[in-house]
Amino acid sequence: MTVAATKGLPKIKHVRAFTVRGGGADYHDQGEGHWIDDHIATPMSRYPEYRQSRQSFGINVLGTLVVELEAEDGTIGFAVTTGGEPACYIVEKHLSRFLIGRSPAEYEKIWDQMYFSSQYYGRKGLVVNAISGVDLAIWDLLGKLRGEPVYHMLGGAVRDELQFYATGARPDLAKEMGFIGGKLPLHHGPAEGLEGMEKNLSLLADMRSKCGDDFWLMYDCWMSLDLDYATRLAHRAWDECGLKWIEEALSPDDYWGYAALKKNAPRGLLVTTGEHEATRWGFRMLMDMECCDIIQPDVGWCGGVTELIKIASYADSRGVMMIPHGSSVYSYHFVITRHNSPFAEFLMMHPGPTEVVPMFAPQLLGEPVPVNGRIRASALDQPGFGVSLNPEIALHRPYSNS
Ligand SMILES: C[C@H](O)[C@H](O)[C@@H](O)[C@@H](O)C(=O)O
Ligand SMILES: [Mg+2]
Repeated sequence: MTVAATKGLPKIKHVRAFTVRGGGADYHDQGEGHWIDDHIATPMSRYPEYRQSRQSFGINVLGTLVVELEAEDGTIGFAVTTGGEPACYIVEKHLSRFLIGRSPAEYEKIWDQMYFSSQYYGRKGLVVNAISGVDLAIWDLLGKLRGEPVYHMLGGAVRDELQFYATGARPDLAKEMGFIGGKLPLHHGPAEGLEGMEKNLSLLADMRSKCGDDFWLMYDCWMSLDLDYATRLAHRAWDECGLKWIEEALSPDDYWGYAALKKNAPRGLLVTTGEHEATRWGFRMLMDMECCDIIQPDVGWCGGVTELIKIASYADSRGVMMIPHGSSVYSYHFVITRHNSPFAEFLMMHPGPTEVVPMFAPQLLGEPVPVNGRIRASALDQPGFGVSLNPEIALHRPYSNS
């Protein structure tokens, strides 16, 4: 085929950014009585008024960002991530100038321009969430224009299926559903003293008795601990309950604390973190400072697919496992192509959680869910990320770039 026959892809003609409430990519935005908002330890737990509910301090204040890119031929690529109205402003008023009139095949140059043009006020958090949402929409559009699933464009599957551990309040049910492990949210932090520590350990012991000795059990500490508490919890949870890993125990900025925790953790217990870290530079810091055994970037928060390729390659070169934070199809298409990503996270979004429901429900139609804790690679064989926006959800477009 001559170059002429493969003339460039249709250019991006329209950029639209919407916000949506109620679950989906901002998966903490749930109704009353959901396990994900039930006295979970956070850095705000030191304030009793913010201890019972993470929504009380605003964990769901942003909502979902939907990025839609329409090409000249009418093809639409889209993606969802956490960002809401402020992220819509960044996409429409700043990032759109690097997209309109450009080919989606230029994702490297577009990413570079989005990141370095916003570096003076971005670098991590909301701005890189917005960049990630745009980047994921570019990859979705590219796949739809080329008629290829994203995982094909990333090098193809290195295994026939994905296997998952489940995050939620019921690892005992997760075991029955075929998951390879269960990650519990930690409920009590340092402010609740030894009484809280004993409650954390008795819950873990109860789950160990229900799940047996071989089922993976993990604790997700959501940045809530100090180094002393994390080290004591790590040793007791390993000695008494065979904890597999302690996740995000400290502030994402405390690289020094993580390095000390990993150094002092019991041999055999894994230290993990990364879901609130961003870019190749942030993850290089985690790995160069020996902060953790597994990095857990969220592809909707760390910079998107284009940046995760760089992060995952650096981790692979150092023999570090890269297990992305739960981000639905956006991580499935990536994980299936990486040797250093042997399993993935499935966030149980049912309120119990007593059943498997799509992670980003109700926003994505066609979102695959694990059956017996697994998803076949063939379930991803649709162009782009293989999902479409649920037409029933109310999209709000607060700004415009035209
Ligand atoms: C369960 C945890 O508290 C968070 O809500 C969760 O989203 C995240 O930390 C995870 O690793 O899934
Ligand atoms: Mg986590």
